[in-house]
Amino acid sequence: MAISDALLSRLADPDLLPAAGLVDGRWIEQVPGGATFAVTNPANGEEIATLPDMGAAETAEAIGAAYRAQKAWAARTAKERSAALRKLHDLILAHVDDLGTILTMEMGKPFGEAKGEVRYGAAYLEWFAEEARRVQGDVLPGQQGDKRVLVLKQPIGVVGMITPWNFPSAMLARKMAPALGVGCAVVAKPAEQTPLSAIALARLCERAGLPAGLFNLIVGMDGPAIGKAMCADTRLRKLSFTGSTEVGRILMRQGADHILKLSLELGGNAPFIVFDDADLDAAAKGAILSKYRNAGQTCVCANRIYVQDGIYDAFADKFAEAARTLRPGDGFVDGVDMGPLIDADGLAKVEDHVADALSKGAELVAGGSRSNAGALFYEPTVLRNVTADMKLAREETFGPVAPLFRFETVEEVIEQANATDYGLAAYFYARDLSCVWRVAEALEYGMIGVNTGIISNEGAPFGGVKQSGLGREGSRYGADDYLEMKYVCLGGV
Ligand SMILES: NC(=O)c1ccc[n+]([C@@H]2O[C@H](COP(=O)([O-])OP(=O)(O)OC[C@H]3O[C@@H](n4cnc5c(N)ncnc54)[C@H](O)[C@@H]3O)[C@@H](O)[C@H]2O)c1
Ligand SMILES: O=C[C@H](O)CS(=O)(=O)O
Repeated sequence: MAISDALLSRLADPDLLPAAGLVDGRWIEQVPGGATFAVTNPANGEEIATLPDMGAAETAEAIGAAYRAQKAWAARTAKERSAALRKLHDLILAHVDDLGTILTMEMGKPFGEAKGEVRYGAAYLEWFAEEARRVQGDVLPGQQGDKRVLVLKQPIGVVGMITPWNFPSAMLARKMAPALGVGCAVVAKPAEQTPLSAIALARLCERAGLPAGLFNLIVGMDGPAIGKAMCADTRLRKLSFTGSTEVGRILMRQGADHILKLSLELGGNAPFIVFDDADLDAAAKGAILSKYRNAGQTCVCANRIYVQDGIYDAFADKFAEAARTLRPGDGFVDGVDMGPLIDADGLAKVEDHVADALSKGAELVAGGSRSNAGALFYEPTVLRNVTADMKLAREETFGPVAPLFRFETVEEVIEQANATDYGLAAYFYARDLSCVWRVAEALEYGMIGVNTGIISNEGAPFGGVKQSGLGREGSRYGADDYLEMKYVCLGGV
């Protein structure tokens, strides 16, 4: 197994990146039969790593290791667990350049954005290093004179984690922080396209002194087989998944036999609404940030932009002018604003959505074709005069395409914005206080950005409603997903 010289030569600390998974404190560089899989740089198609193709057998072994390690970890004081998370946080920040380099090489996002993702993930370690020390139970009055009611909060046990390729560092950090903080053990499986960021985090867990078996990492191509092994193993008490709604549905079905507890962070289809009284410059800037961050490959990015009639043309001109200035290219090149799409399937979906919209009457205002920056690059694209019958109104485009819908009344746009099975994030720009309250209350989403296009932070409860998921990550609410509540009835008092 190997990491390419092209990648290792860019690292100040090559030891950060073994070509291996981690089970019970042992780095697994080879699996029986020798199966391997390749990791490629989406910016240029170059192979940057060859890794062992771990599967169901290694997953079962990792669950066993986690099961053995978890009880002792839960018996540590919250202060001790907090100190370990703080150490991991500090190590991540000390290696932010190498972790950002690894992320850009395996996922393609611009280096500055990659370092921002690493810091964002570290912020969850810091938050739950503090939160871990504030997990408390309760003592309630008994309903009979000789009874006392005690409520205990205890860690749920072994937690499986399956994460996506679009934020390969932060999505894992956002899960492992509360889980480890409250006393759980972890078996993590990153996306096959982007396993290297997770390997580096596993290495830093080792350096932070986490006990062997507490954090285990399964790298492999066969997500379905690994997921089935997790769902079938009753030693695993919780599965935390971030990815598509389609896979989240599969995992729910697979976990049903054991009533497996789930946290699901799934797909989105965010409406971004601009009302007549909005600050036009701020709205255009917020929409650009929300739409084109990570080349539009973000679960909370604006997928549908609704602009009220009175300012539609002015907004469309301002937004398109800003979109045209964005530069697709290799994430290590200064001045590049957008990386590539992750793979050919992602590019094909973007092209399909644009072609479908144009065939149904949409007007191209900017972009609309592949970029000459490379095989998987697509220009920042703006479409106007789009309608609800187009695919990009119903499906998550997951690419740098901004469809501008026109609307007249508040009631009309709320109905259109809610006309989706998704319910993750929504945004709107308005200044009238009554409008802000009524629209925020009427939108059926787990997260609402008002006069801002960026809402994600460690102190807020991140998550969706409808088919965008279950549970929350971050904030003081995020610890609950990894805790069980136990009621103790004390009699004979
Ligand atoms: N809500 C959020 O916080 C959030 C964050 C990032 C991405 N997403 C969503 O994820 C999707 C894009 O990411 P993706 O393409 O990696 O999603 P995906 O669902 O294809 O894959 C996500 C993970 O699941 C694994 N997987 C695939 N099939 C599986 C199966 N049958 N059983 C178990 N695991 C399986 C993959 O290997 C990967 O690790 C988009 O829909 C996006 O909106 C949501
Ligand atoms: O893709 C969805 C992630 O949750 C991105 S972020 O949390 O908004 O940065």
